[in-house]
Amino acid sequence: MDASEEVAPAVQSILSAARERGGGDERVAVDAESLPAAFADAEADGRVPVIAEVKPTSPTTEGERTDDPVALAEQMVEGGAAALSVLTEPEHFGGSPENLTKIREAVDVPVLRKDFVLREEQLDTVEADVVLLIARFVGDDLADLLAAARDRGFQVLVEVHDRDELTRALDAGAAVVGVNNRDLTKLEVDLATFEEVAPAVPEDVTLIAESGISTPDDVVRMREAGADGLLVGSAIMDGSVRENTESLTRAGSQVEDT
Ligand SMILES: O=C(O)c1ccccc1NCC(=O)[C@H](O)[C@H](O)COP(=O)(O)O
Repeated sequence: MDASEEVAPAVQSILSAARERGGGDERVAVDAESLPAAFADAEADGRVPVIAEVKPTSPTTEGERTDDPVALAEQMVEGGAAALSVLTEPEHFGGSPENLTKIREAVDVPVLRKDFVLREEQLDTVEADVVLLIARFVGDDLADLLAAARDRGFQVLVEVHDRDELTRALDAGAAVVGVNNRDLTKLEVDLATFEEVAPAVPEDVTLIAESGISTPDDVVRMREAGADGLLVGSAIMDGSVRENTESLTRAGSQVEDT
């Protein structure tokens, strides 16, 4: 699928860079930590299942966070994150596969590789517990890439933005679906996106709300709309990572406690 003409210039640039990137020299074989089990553990512990994202920068972020990514990841886990997402995209997000490897060695929660994978060999860049496939960008290759990722042992988060993409994800066999509240045509965020798509997601699919979740109220809103888990980057990376994570993983508990 050539989506380059339909998306924001920053995303066109991200896709051009992704097309140029190669893959690993050898096929990876992953022994993955279960994401649904990590969500269940968080719930049992009274925490909202949050995937906290190590996101040094992005096209919509001012500046770059240059702290040690492993230290940031450990603070996220201390703050109650059920899982982590680690940017491996270098040109626009300041990430790297090396960051992911070091973080995965240091923590005991599942780690999602956040990147713009377009071709099978790019799955072999680095081991992770979960890999992201963006329905819009992989187009008709979604089912083949999903199978190729599972053959390597990855769990797969299939990202969608509307009900048509959700249908394609489900037809391809997605078991974990993320609804991205960020519209990649304009880079605008609207939490109503999740509320529109979520009712069409079957019960047995693990459903994740992605992007634009900033406050405990946003967490409660996404949970009420059906999110099993939340993927949060910017709001956690801005300031004290441990405190920010804690305030989101504890969202709603004050209401329940009273
Ligand atoms: O975050 C961006 O600026 C961005 C720009 C262009 C394409 C993708 C982008 N983000 C990818 C993501 O999926 C987010 O990092 C993730 O959902 C967390 O979002 P947020 O909590 O809003 O940082």
